[in-house]
Amino acid sequence: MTARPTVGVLALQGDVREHVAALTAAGARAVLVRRTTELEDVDALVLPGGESTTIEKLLRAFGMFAPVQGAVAAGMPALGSCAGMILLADRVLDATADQRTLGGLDITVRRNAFGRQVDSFEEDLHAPALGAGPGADPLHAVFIRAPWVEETGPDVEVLARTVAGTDADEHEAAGRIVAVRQGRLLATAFHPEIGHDPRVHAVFVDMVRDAQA
Ligand SMILES: NC(=O)CC[C@H](N)C(=O)O
Repeated sequence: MTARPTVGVLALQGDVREHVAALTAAGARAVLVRRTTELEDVDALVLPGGESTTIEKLLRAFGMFAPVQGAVAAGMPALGSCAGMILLADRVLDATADQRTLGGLDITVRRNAFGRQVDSFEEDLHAPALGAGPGADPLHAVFIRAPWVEETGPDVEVLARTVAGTDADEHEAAGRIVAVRQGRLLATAFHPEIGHDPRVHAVFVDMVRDAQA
């Protein structure tokens, strides 16, 4: 029997409902996390897409910044998509003046990086570690004012890169790192919660199960 872990979705701002649906499809019990005490009831946490500076401000306003940072540092598995990837990154380029992150992932992300070319685009990605290897359908990835990863530390696995880039500037946007894993942290620059494809969430739920084993 496979365990059905309880995964919290940080529900301060962003596309919370989509993550709840994807987690449920991937075999987890999804619950909303809106206050610090609710962190105690979850095996893992999803940081949704939205606006990283807004989520950071709300985390501080509700006294959740240090507790969430502490939970991640203590080994709670976490999945961040888009704004969530920014929140998990140790370093951010093109950040707002006072922007801070929770950190945990030894990566440097550039905010709104593709936005210099075009705000949003979709692309089919090949990513064996995310269930989209040879013989499987590619992962249809939706990018919305997405960051890209500019640098990765030695313990970071690169799981996916952009292929063709965008029309406006194919070259700049091609070959960019858009999915990474380090230990119990998984992050994507795109939105795996959009599009009814639960493969990325399934990989995450497996990471949560491994963390419990
Ligand atoms: N779709 C998204 O999550 C966009 C992220 C946003 N550009 C940020 O900086 O937080």
